Amino acid sequence: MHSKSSTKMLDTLINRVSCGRLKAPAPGREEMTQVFKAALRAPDHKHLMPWQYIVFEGEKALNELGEKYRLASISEDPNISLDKQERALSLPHRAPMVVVAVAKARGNEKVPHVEEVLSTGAGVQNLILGLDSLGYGAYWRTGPLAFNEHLKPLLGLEHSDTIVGFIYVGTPDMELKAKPIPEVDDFVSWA
Ligand SMILES: Cc1cc2nc3c(=O)[nH]c(=O)nc-3n(C[C@H](O)[C@H](O)[C@H](O)COP(=O)(O)O)c2cc1C
Repeated sequence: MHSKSSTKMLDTLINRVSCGRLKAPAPGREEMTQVFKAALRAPDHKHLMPWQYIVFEGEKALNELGEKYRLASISEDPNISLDKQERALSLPHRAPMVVVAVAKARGNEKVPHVEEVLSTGAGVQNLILGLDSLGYGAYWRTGPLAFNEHLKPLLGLEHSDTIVGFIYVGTPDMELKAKPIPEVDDFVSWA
């Protein structure tokens, strides 16, 4: 049994594509509140709510994030070139908004951290799909900075936390084309 709205939702799920070119405007506070509500409904073992989302929006905040990237990169490699420092500063400016998605380590003895990471990943997907449904684009990135231990304290995080992604958010600045869907039978078997 299915309704029209559930079919529409399935279309959103199937046709979502990442958007690598993003421009202003970013979603407003009200819209972000709505999509964060979707993110906070991720499946969550033992109700640990292991999620933290840190939003950087606008020039000043994106500059601050770039400076954190630069400092973390220097700590990782004190001989880093000026070019690479410049690149670190510029990275966040690929979109008008960057959301750092973090899986907190709650230390529950029955829930391994990988499950907190999975839950946050599910939250990120809800966030991205929510943005898509409102007409915004997003791009989920990690790269070396997600695994740079020096960045975590600069973001107020613990070393036991995991940066699940830097989610670039904005208005699509390119035509978004649905991508080919893999053959279901190549990935699914029925016992
Ligand atoms: C955990 C995770 C990390 C990712 N990190 C990067 C990244 O650093 N750079 C990148 O180009 N794509 C990265 N991707 C892939 C893109 O977000 C995107 O899924 C991919 O380009 C395919 O595009 P599509 O989502 O439209 O199929 C990452 C995806 C995931 C799930």
